[in-house]
Amino acid sequence: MTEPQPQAYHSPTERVQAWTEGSTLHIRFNNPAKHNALSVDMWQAVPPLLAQAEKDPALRLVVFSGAGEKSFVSGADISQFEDMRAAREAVKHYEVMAEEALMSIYRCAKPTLACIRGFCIGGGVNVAISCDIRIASEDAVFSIPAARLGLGYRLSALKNLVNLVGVGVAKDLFFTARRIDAAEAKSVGLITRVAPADQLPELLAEYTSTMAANAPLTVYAGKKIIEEMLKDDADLDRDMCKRLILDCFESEDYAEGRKAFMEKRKPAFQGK
Ligand SMILES: C/C=C/C(=O)SCCNC(=O)CCNC(=O)[C@H](O)C(C)(C)COP(=O)(O)OP(=O)(O)OC[C@H]1O[C@@H](n2cnc3c(N)ncnc32)[C@H](O)[C@@H]1OP(=O)(O)O
Repeated sequence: MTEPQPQAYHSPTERVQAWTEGSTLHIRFNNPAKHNALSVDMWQAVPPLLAQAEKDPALRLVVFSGAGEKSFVSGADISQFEDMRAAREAVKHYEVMAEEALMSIYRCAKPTLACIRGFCIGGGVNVAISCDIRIASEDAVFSIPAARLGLGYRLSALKNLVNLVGVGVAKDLFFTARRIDAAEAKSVGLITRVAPADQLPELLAEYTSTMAANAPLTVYAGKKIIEEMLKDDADLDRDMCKRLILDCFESEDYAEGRKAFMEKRKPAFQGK
């Protein structure tokens, strides 16, 4: 019997590649010169690709990865944040757009897996923790640098993080912004499997073949029930959370954090 050949999926931008291989859809962030930092067009490409995937009955798994060997995703593209401090509407628009992309992953009717090599930072962690499963190479590095940039981190992302690693570890990682390696990420539950870099494709193949074989309706039901279980408490003040995020975007410290990053120096924060 001949193996099915890879089929291209229509992606609205070259910075996100998409193709099927057997019953797996691969979505690859493709801006290796910037460690696959997510530009606006990349965030926007995700929901339509997943909408296409949901209509494809042959698909059993969606795999997210980063182009090249150095990074999965190094976060949102910081250079595109430049003008946002003055423009509350632009921030809101950006937040809505990124949230749409992340929720389209989290709520995707197909199971999703993040296959991580190298740096997985900030928005890269958001993408990974929106997926159902995370596997990584031994050389993967994880960090949530929001506190070093003066940025807010959205409610849904912190919730996913807490659900995976617990409150104590989430606060440690978030407050310190420290980097952790794949071994520590596995020990705290951020990822589930680790392989030497050259064996990551084999580990991934284990998942693609298992998911191709397992009962899709059972997997789907399990996914949706777990999603229901984790839904928000009705009393949660979402407006306050959104306001706090916007306040961070408008702060002097965020302007300083961003500037310091661009100037490749340490930021001097003042809590304002
Ligand atoms: C809501 C979500 C918010 C966020 O996600 S905020 C962003 C959070 N992410 C970060 O703060 C990570 C930023 N990047 C880094 O810390 C480093 O990069 C790496 C550790 C990933 C890699 O370091 P190294 O190997 O030394 O490479 P390099 O020279 O720093 O990067 C090559 C080029 O890529 C650009 N770049 C990397 N990440 C980003 C990014 N997230 N946004 C914009 N540009 C980025 C750099 O600036 C540089 O560019 P040039 O060659 O012109 O100097």
